Amino acid sequence: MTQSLTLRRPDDWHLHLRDGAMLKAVLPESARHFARAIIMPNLVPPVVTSADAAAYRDRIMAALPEGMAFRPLMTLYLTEETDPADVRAAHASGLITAVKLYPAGATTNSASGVRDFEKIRGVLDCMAEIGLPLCTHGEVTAPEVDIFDREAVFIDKVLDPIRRAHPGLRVVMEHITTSDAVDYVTDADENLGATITTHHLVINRNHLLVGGIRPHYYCLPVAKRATHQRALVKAATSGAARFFLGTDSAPHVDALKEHACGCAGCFTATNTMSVLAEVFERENALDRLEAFTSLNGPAYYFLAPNEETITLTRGDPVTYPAKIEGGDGPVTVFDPGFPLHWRVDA
Ligand SMILES: NC(=O)N[C@@H](CC(=O)O)C(=O)O
Ligand SMILES: [Zn+2]
Ligand SMILES: [Zn+2]
Repeated sequence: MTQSLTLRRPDDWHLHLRDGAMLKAVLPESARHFARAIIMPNLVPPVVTSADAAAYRDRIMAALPEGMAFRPLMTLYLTEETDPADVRAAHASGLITAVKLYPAGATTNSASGVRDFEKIRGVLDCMAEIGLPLCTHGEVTAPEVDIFDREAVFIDKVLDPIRRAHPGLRVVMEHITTSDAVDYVTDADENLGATITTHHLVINRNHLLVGGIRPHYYCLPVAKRATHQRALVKAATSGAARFFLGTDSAPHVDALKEHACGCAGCFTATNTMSVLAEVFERENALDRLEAFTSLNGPAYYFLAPNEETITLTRGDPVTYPAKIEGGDGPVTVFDPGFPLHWRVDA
């Protein structure tokens, strides 16, 4: 059995770093293992303009501890008022790597997102022309659509029409949770990619709801039934080029998770690489872990993979803190529910 595994340094293609004290607390958890990350713009207020993105990038770099290397790949939060000229300039200067689409009301801090998709056609035309990817939170918000169906309906009713109306538009379906999404990406051309989170490979809706509600497993899109989880594990461990890691590590303080109306998000930055190694080992796919964490993402974004490497070593169960201090209170680290044997060497 393999006891040691060396990979190109991984990147995280979907990450929430927040701001202020929380940013300071969670940034080292990602920078310890990841070289780069696509930084989600759903702050309060959101990162809407290129000026917002430049200022946020500077705050991230200022929060990075001495001696740690990390490159934030910035995104703009798409609104109905987004100016195509600002997007074009932010892309041309290298400031942004993607634009993020939140349907209004779909998830945490999405109130400024898009209600009328007609209003973003000009920006999408511009993005198709310049090859700038659109990252999507792929859920419809219509109240009559069941929460477990919101991703599949989004594909049919929103995403597929957008892709047909804007041929050549590069789209990343973020944090996919269904076999419908796996199939849609698999059947599409190379302009469509998808990120898969660590936690959606590990939990299904039973983990969330059986034997008591587990608020730390509540995220959006919500975990689906086990057959969908299997499809995600199959896609991630297949090595297929258009599936790559986006942890969606999304810290909320415990007081807001363990609440009558708890926030959505799983905080996985701390132990993601150990959890993924365990998942890939169980699938006899350790030889494809590097593709998922370190090669497929850069290839989709037309970036070179990292030159540096990390090494994981198999041994006695790994210990990691159950919580980290988030500044305004503790943040619970994702508990995969099984022992982890792969340690990332310092
Ligand atoms: N995934 C989540 O459940 N939460 C994310 C928002 C998002 O990525 O949809 C957050 O910002 O907390
Ligand atoms: Zn989302
Ligand atoms: Zn997210």
